[in-house]
Amino acid sequence: MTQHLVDPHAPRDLKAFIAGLPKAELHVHHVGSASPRIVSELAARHPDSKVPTDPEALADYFTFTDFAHFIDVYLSVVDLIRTPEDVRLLTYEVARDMARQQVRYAELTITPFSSTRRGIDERAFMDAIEDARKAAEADFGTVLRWCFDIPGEAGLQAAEETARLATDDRLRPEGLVSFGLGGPEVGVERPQFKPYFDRAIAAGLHSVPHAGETTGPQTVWDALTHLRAERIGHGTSSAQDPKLLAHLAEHRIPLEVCPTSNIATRAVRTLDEHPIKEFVRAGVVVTVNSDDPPMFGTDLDNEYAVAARLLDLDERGLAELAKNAVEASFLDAAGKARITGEIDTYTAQWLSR
Ligand SMILES: O=C(O)c1cccc(C(=O)CC[C@H]2O[C@@H](n3cnc4c(=O)[nH]cnc43)[C@H](O)[C@@H]2O)c1
Ligand SMILES: [Zn+2]
Repeated sequence: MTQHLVDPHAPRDLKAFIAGLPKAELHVHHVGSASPRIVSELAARHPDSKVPTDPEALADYFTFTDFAHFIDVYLSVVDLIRTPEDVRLLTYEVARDMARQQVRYAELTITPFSSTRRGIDERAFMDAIEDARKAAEADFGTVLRWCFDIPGEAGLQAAEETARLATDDRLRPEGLVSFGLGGPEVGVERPQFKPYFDRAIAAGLHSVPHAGETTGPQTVWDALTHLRAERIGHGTSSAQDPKLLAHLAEHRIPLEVCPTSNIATRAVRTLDEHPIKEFVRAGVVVTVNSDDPPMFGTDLDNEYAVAARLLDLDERGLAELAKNAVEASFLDAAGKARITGEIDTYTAQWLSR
């Protein structure tokens, strides 16, 4: 069965507005951003892979029965990235795809453990992402920053390795701004990762774990209490706990909401049941993100269109949503002011047409 997740309801004019709107993306995975074009190029380099290259077959391959199935497929794409040149190609080409959607700034979640354990030299890995980051900024104008995440299910050895790669001054890449925790949540308790987050925070990194994507609100509380989360990846189940919503709103802890992802992994049944509206109603800062866009048959523009429908937003509302992401980002003040200014100018020009 082929996935058709692109929102067919968005009015054409609003779609055009979104397409030109300068945007920031705060929750998007490195390997999960490999488009069919990039997957084909990598698969041609490594023809023994089981990942299909034909776009139709790839759409079927990217149809998931549940979250565990999604992770299995995700790891098969990870297996396509075997050399520093693969890492560079993926990173640079992902930035090209972002620039096409007017993404001015993105915090890309990278799992260095998955690459180093597959034999990529750690120094060469860091050089590859940094080289791609600089080239992408020069060639496309898209500013990239990194979040290094622990693949939680891989255990504390993965946590130790990720913390080491993120905090060792000889290795730590210039673009690294934050530290995360990804993968399945069931049976992967957040508190056990406290020492690794403590080290990352002491080294100046921001804390942005996934929480409440596939488990209940207690996981979000744990991420706040033990991992000192400054933003929450997904946080979907927060809607089940009014005290948690009030806490997130009062402390201005933004949620990185990824609506289509939640449907694709079956964390939420339908878009109309997505709790994004409850978050906004409770005063929580909401940002909209694409997570693993080609795998979920979406892109950031489509996530904005979905949000516009679910939250009943017009152009001004969409501009506010885009500014939420800029404000919640770890960009410096001058960078934030630049993109916010661009959003305001673009919106004013659009509305005075
Ligand atoms: O790389 C390994 O060898 C390995 C061994 C055991 C477990 C894992 C993982 O669980 C990797 C998970 C992988 O998934 C990424 N990801 C992408 N999208 C999401 C999401 O929506 N929620 C949680 N994780 C996600 C994550 O960044 C990890 O890289 C790996
Ligand atoms: Zn994610």
